[in-house]
Amino acid sequence: MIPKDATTTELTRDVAIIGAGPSGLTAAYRLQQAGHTVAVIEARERVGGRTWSNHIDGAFLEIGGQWVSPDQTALISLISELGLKTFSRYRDGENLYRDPNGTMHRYTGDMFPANEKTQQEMVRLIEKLDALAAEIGAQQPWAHPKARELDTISFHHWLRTQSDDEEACNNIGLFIAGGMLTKPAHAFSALQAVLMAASAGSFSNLVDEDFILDKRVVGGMQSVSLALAQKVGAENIILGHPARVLRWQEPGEYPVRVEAEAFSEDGVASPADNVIVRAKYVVVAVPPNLYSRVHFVPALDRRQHQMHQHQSLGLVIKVHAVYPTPFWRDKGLSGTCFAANNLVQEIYDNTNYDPQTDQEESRGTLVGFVSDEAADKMFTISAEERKARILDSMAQMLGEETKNPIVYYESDWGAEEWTRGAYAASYDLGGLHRYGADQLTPVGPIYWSCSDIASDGYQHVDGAVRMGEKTAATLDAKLK
Ligand SMILES: Cc1cc2nc3c(=O)[nH]c(=O)nc-3n(C[C@H](O)[C@H](O)[C@H](O)COP(=O)(O)OP(=O)(O)OC[C@H]3O[C@@H](n4cnc5c(N)ncnc54)[C@H](O)[C@@H]3O)c2cc1C
Repeated sequence: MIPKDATTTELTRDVAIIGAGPSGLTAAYRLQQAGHTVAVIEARERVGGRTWSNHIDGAFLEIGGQWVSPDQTALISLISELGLKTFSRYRDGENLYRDPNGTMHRYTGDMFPANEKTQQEMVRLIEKLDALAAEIGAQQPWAHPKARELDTISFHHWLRTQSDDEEACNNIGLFIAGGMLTKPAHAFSALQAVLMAASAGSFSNLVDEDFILDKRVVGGMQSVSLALAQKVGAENIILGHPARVLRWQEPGEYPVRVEAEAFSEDGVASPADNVIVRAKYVVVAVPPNLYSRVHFVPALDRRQHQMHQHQSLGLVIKVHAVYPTPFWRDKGLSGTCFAANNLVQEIYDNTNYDPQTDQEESRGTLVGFVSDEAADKMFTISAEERKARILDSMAQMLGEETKNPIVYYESDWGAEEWTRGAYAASYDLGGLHRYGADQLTPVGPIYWSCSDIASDGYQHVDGAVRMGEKTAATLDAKLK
């Protein structure tokens, strides 16, 4: 127990919310709109969680989540409600595909220019996955009659039961493995892949980068959380205070007592500034891999303890490289590159829209991704060597100029104590059908809310918003 001394602040609210990411802040805002009082407790000294924009060496970078797709209607409505604007990703010109032999191909449209047989196989696999996503859906994939069968085979092996074309399997695998769950395709099940596809509307939507990476928020995705925080009010948001203890069976009208420690991100504890929030309900709006960082009193039950150990975040390095101009456009290239066998498997033009001048920045920005096992290897070498290897890999696709950015930065969410990976959590092999039905079950006054347990918008900011709204609606009904 965190000792209560003379200066510890004690707040009493209808709902305590742990985590000031998009999910926790959406829940807080909707609850307030419904007339309830809230306090949001956040470990970091900023809001936004896995969405975070910052200026690095003079360049504006979206270090975390950024893209919005047309199916993400909860997020799109919220953006407009908050008075924020979006802009389209640059997509003129030809894309590049590097085949397994290292040969570069220019192409347009959403089908990689592989040989005819591989293309046919890819189309067949996409149709198969679209059909499964439509049949199983994102709401209760664990309840489908095929759930166990699909959840006990890895996506890697499932693809190879469907096709003997290795290039087609690797290309299709990329969209879910490196591209979304950021785990090797042997580490998660075919059912988890189907959930990923269904949550985005279809597998075809994931394959179509013009759909899934459609728009960005002017000023960065973190603006959504910053705007929500402004609505909720600074007096109701406690930054730099990890929730350490959650008591949920206290006597009286307020069964919840959250004890939050004043503990800065650089490791300085200020015990005199500890905060205690007493509440009727609590929303735990942090990814499931962090639930066990909180000491629950009394302890959660066996099922919860087991379930949380089967959900883990993937790992990806989001690489930002800024150049004096978007030089690739002069070559008629969009900046979009795919190479399933490369260190950097995906690259996109990530040039910013400047809200001050209301036009695109003159500097060009590329963003690339190094996923799962390749990311593991990169973190065993020095920062200089890693940068050289990553830029080499990008230059293999976009040319020598790529090797000389004026700003270079790697988003490393695996090293962030209050996230521990990217982009979001997924179950290990067999976990989704075994535990999925219980992932949203409240425990007494404790409710769970984050993108990692969303159905529509799963793994995305949209899912975080949907979960925040759903949890707020449930608690509003209970509080009335
Ligand atoms: C590199 C990267 C790229 C991404 N790209 C996209 C994209 O392009 N589009 C998209 O839609 N999504 C993207 N995502 C995913 C998206 O950012 C997340 O799905 C979303 O931010 C999840 O929101 P959340 O509120 O559920 O959780 P989070 O954003 O993780 O917020 C949880 C909050 O809880 C806090 N917290 C944790 N433990 C405690 C504790 N004990 N006490 C108090 N506070 C605590 C954390 O500090 C954090 O602020 C990306 C993510 C990353 C990392």
